[in-house]
Amino acid sequence: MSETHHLYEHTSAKDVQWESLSFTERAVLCFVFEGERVLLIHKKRGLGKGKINAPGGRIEPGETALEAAVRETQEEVGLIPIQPQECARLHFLFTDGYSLHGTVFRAFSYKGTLRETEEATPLWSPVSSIPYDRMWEDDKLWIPHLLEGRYVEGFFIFDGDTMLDAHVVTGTLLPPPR
Ligand SMILES: COc1nc(N)nc2c1ncn2[C@H]1C[C@H](O)[C@@H](COP(=O)(O)OP(=O)(O)OP(=O)(O)O)O1
Repeated sequence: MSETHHLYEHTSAKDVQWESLSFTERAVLCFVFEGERVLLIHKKRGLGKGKINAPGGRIEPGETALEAAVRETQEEVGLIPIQPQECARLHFLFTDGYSLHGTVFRAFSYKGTLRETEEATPLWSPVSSIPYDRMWEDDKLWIPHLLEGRYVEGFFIFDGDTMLDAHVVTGTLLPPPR
């Protein structure tokens, strides 16, 4: 175990200077809704392998977060979300010093055909029974706000898969889908 392994173990999420953090990676998540269902994936590789999450992944150089959300959703499950709308920002700090900034989008229509890929197995989950027990620990703290249509910001400290502390701030109601 490295000397820095427990760097942030006793730090509160409220005490981190998030605005001055130079994030190791920037990533996106995209929640596609169809009626009372939301599209999730069983992630087969990468960070969070084995967990249920929304489609998403790292932003590539020269790409906007919106472009990444559309590309990652198409690459992972074959669907192209139409007019995704930003609905959350997530900030993760891991005790080994790794940090991740996430921009979250929602979309209410899509093109394309759903398919399984090497990265993910897609599943439609009823909005009323999202499988939080199979997801990252932070998800149950902010996804309910997203489902209510509120912009949300989350600040989380993790040690591996274990969430040590969290701070969630809700914002304004987002305009309803057109
Ligand atoms: C720590 O808590 C997390 N919670 C949630 N909800 N989502 C998370 C968390 N940590 C990471 N993520 C998400 C953010 C990104 O969408 C992915 C990262 O995936 P990965 O590093 O595998 O990125 P890809 O671009 O998909 O990588 P490859 O295509 O090279 O496999 O996880």
